[in-house]
Amino acid sequence: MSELVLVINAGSSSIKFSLFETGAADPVLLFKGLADGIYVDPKFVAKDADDNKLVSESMPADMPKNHDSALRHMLAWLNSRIEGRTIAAIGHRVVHGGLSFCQPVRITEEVLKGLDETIALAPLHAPHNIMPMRVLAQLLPTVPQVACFDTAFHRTQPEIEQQYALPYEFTEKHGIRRYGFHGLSYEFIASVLPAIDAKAAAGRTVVAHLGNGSSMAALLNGHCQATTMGFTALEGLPMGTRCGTIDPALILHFMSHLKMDASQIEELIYKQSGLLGMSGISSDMRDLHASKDPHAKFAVDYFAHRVVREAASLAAAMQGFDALVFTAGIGENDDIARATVCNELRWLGVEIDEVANAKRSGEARCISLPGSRVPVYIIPTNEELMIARHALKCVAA
Ligand SMILES: Nc1ncnc2c1ncn2[C@@H]1O[C@H](COP(=O)(O)OP(=O)(O)O)[C@@H](O)[C@H]1O
Ligand SMILES: CC(=O)OP(=O)(O)O
Ligand SMILES: [Mg+2]
Repeated sequence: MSELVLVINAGSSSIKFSLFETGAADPVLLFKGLADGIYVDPKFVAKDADDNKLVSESMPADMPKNHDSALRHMLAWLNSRIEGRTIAAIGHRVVHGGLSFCQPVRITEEVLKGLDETIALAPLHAPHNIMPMRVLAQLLPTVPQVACFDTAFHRTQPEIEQQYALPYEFTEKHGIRRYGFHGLSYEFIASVLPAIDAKAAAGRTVVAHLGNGSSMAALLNGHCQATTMGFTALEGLPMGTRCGTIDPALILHFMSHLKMDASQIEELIYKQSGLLGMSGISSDMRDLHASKDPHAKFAVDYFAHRVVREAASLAAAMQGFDALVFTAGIGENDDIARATVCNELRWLGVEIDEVANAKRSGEARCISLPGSRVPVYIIPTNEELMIARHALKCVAA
């Protein structure tokens, strides 16, 4: 009987799970699902591999609205589907590996302690990433767990991209570096790109991972050459609720003139800014497109404009680009944002096909005109499959 790999991707606003079957060359998906709206209106959805909905329900109203409850609800459902098969490994997406974790690692008590130390580096993500490991260690104590890091893929960046212009001892002694994030997503895109566009895969590709958290990366022959996120997952693009890059002296101004303390500033820049803060309406692109409020349109245009600025900057880091890839929630689904970005990148040789762009499909596809100097692709990311591959490899080793 085949074995199973469970993947947990606990993000800032949702917990996604995927259950894979082992045996074939690559793990094969059986079920996937998510708990989202965790703090607002928690819902649980589970689907089979063909995207047929098996469950779609609001979680019980008397359940606390938090990640812990969402996870237990998910496990109870999975338990009813496992049918006596063994889970060979559980793989977790972990946002920040700091300096200590540069590749996937088997989770032990010692590793958990090391991970606790990364909470300061990723306060919005790390606690949600670590919590399921402890819950699962209690519920399924014999199943090996593996942590896979969003930062690991970016370690190949040249040193000139990894440092800040601070005194060297900050880099050397205190680990103050541009770590970069969404590495599992970029690693997955790099793994499928050769079959989609071999020239771009062997050349220079700008990948825009635009979701609730958004970043972009420059891939040179499949390796990260530069990326927009830095020491934390706050740098770079504005996001659902994060401000992205701001003048660092603003933080001093908030402290000395607006008398804000560290926790108020953290709340402001991680949770009240970005699309939500600028629009005053929502962190979700779908709500902004549905709104007639001019602040909603401004927030969408601002987001797209920053994507354009970063695309040109990443292209400069590689002396040009041979392809542009959109991925993640906004990148895969938001034709309006994609069209705005592509139209602002015309001068760099990007010519979007409006019809192909507007078509809804879950498949990887080209959305540029045949004559576009820079081909543009939508490639659905699959961080979960990347984690399942790593988890199996790590357990086998
Ligand atoms: N159909 C859609 N149209 C436009 N935007 C969408 C659509 N579906 C999802 N999104 C956007 O994608 C975001 C979620 O992206 P995702 O990559 O799933 O986020 P997370 O960072 O939580 O993994 C939503 O907040 C929303 O802005
Ligand atoms: C790193 C990051 O921003 O993650 P997410 O997209 O899950 O918010
Ligand atoms: Mg994400």
